[in-house]
Amino acid sequence: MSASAFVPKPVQEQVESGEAFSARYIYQGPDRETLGARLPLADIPVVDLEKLSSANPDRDDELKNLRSALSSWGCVQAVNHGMSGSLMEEMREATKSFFATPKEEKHKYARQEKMFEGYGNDMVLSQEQVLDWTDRLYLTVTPASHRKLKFWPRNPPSFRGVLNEYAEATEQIGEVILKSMAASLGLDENCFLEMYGQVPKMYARFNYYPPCPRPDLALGVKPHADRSALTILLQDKDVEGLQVEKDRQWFRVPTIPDALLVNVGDQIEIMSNGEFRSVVHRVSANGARERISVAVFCMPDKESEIEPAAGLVDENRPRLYKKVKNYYQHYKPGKKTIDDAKI
Ligand SMILES: O=C(O)CCC(=O)C(=O)O
Ligand SMILES: [Fe+2]
Repeated sequence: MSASAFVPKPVQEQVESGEAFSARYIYQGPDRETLGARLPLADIPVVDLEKLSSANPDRDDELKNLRSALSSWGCVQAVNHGMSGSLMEEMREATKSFFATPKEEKHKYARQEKMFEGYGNDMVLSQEQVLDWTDRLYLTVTPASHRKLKFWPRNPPSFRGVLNEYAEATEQIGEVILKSMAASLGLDENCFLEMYGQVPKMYARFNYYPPCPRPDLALGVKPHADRSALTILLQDKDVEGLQVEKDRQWFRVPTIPDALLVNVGDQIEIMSNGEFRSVVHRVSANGARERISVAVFCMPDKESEIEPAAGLVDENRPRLYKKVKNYYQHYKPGKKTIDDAKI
């Protein structure tokens, strides 16, 4: 049987047509006991990106703050990042409006089987796979020449223009963070950017989580670490859902309306020789309210070789990761991809 036979309707359509909750969404992982639990709030440090600019007198202190946040949590709440609050709000609104269009409209952008780009569910690879309570739109946003516009919504009419602006602002933020990460580790600030290569890419994933009848049994997204170098996440302004793991405990990530959450992905873990670890995270399902988020995955050129920076390897700090290439394709369901890259 082909995988398409296993692909269910988008969860939004299941909710709209009043379908019974399917056992295919019942999460079986070892952390399932914590699904309905009230979790502590993560005190993820806020990093002021303006203070990270080279001319700023507070730069050294803010670099220390960045390093300590990334070493402990694997993510930071970035503020003063240069993206206007109104653009952030427009991107949230355009995302909500797209998912609010009729299903016939959304299906115009449907993902083709085994392709990741377009509108649809989680990649369904087997009948046994436990499904995420989410629908998604996945798009390549940079370089502009790699965009597949047939998947870019025409409705709402503002969507394409807002995303274009959002992508430009996010690209600049990614560059500031990459330089600052390298500088915070005592490396040349261009060290990670140079490894990125000639044609770095950004993918945007628009996540939609409708209310779920069994938030005690299902997850919006199962625990995972992103295979990106960095992920820049725009959270829903009102509805929490993202949770991060630290020291084998789960925490709720607070929503700060003007902040962008920057996550360490596997490829920075490799480049930083494990100084920064990719953050394991999941999304809870919500019994009452819908939630959206926009994740932008920042990715090195697929031809670039990614490896621990030479400045972070010596006799006291052995090299912990192999050289990898086109790492994003290394997806293995149910496994932490980074384990394959460890020496
Ligand atoms: O919805 C969120 O807050 C996070 C989504 C996520 O982890 C992802 O798209 O990789
Ligand atoms: Fe993620």
